[in-house]
Amino acid sequence: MAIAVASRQLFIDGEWKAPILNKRIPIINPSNENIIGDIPAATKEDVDLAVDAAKRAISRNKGRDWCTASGSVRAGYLRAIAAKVTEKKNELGKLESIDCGKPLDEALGDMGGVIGCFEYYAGLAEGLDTKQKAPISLPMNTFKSYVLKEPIGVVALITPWNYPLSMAARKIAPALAAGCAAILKPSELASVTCLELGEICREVGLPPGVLNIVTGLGHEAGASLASHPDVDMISFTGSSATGSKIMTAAAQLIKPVFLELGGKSPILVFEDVDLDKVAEWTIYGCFYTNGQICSATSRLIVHESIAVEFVNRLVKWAKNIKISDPLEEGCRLGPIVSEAQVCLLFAVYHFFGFRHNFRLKTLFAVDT
Ligand SMILES: NC(=O)C1=CN([C@@H]2O[C@H](COP(=O)(O)OP(=O)(O)OC[C@H]3O[C@@H](n4cnc5c(N)ncnc54)[C@H](O)[C@@H]3O)[C@@H](O)[C@H]2O)C=CC1
Ligand SMILES: NCCCC(=O)O
Repeated sequence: MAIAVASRQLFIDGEWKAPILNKRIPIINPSNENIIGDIPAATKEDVDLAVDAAKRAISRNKGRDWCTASGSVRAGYLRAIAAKVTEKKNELGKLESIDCGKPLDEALGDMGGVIGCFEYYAGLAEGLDTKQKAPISLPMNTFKSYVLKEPIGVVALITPWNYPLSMAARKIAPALAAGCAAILKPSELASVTCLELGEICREVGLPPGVLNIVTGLGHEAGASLASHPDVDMISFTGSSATGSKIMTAAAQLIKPVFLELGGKSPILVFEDVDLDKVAEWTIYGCFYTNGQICSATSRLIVHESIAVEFVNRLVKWAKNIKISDPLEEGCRLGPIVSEAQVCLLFAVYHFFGFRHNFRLKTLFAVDT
């Protein structure tokens, strides 16, 4: 049965708002390249509205409605969001699968993580109340000192396509728990479940402007958000090149920035290991999330005495991986997220293959 993708607008100030320039971006299912809907493409004008809404959310009722409300009030919203995600888990998992190509059971696993994340930070928000104004003893009686935990303010959260709702949750939940207001800019390659989170926030009655979701292109929506003077902090996960641009934008106003970028993670294989066990773990590290994860096993350093046999076992394991539509039962490897990313992978392979005389041991099906 076809999965319905709702047509959404930008989520700003607690409401769905069409992008001012009315631009939209097609949603492409990477497993068959069908267009399955579209998402709004925010520009600077929409980002300005979203930041303004976040600022108002923080100052409304002198902050008492959100940033200086007790942690347990904010926790109540986080727990309500977790409950709604639980209710919609299967639907969200399927949407994630057709949007970014992740095997369905991995996508459902991610939804479990999203629920756990909102619950976890709800607990921390509740814990904040008792820790507030903890006294610090000083050697002099003339001064008093205590710890006051304050939200930083308006935060920009820019996320990638490999863990769409999960990465968003890992940024949104702590920000909201602390009393910040946030603007989320998900990847244009996988925004569907993040927009559904907007609907969830509306359903649970999250105060307007506390979370705003502006979908759109990186160089338009993302760059406007990163350079916005009223954004107090930026949290970004994605490529090192974009991370560098974001850090540069943040540096202009000396604002804090959190970056989670690319990785090149090795597995070291010693000569005395159980080869099949290590082959299995290597394959898992390499192909989980369709191989598109910063912590993927992207380098293998093997003791020379077992190298040939180990590579043979890896090839055997790799050939057993079920490659299919991510919604098919037992799928272990779905499609690469986009055509541009496929081209990038082939370019990298050819470059290194040529330079280091690599040979391809097995090739997965690529529809050309
Ligand atoms: N560490 C991680 O979890 C991830 C790392 N990556 C790495 O990044 C590579 C490229 O993936 P992309 O999707 O192209 O990553 P990207 O860095 O271009 O995109 C990530 C996010 O940044 C936004 N963005 C792009 N340009 C921007 C700008 N100038 N200012 C503000 N925001 C901007 C995008 O719209 C998206 O929301 C991958 O091959 C991989 O190596 C990608 C995804 C996740
Ligand atoms: N930066 C993506 C990390 C994903 C994960 O380890 O769950």
